[in-house]
Amino acid sequence: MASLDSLFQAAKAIQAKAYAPYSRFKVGAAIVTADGQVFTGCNVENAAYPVGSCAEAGAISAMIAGGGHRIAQIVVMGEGENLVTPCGGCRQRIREFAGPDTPIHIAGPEGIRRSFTLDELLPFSFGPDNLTDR
Ligand SMILES: O=c1ccn([C@H]2C[C@H](O)[C@@H](CO)O2)c(=O)[nH]1
Ligand SMILES: [Zn+2]
Repeated sequence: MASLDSLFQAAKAIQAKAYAPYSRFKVGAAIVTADGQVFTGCNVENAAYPVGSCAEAGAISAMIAGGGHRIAQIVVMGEGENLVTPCGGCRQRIREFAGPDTPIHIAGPEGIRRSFTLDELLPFSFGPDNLTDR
């Protein structure tokens, strides 16, 4: 199983590859699945601003393309002194593949700054169960 430090290092490495010429705000995300596979993503901006995508979305795409289904833990690394927590859309994207207790670690270049559960960041959430429990 990948250690939290190796997941942090993976997030840091992918953050450096972000394509963020407009915001100049690079973000990296690294997911480890229950079976220990690591998938990463970075934000990819676009001259048509709304078309840009978040780091978390990239990491989730990589996970699905790589055969992963379940997020065990995720590290998100942004820039600056503030906590860079996933945007609302990405909280919902994570929700699809994680449980309420899944850790979401928010990092800066020096290390993990704070860890949340998904339920803390997205309480009373809507998910796949809402569509199946009918
Ligand atoms: O959790 C976050 C927050 C922001 N961004 C990206 C989107 C945009 O490219 C830039 C500035 O918002 O950072 C992410 O990738 N993930
Ligand atoms: Zn987002």
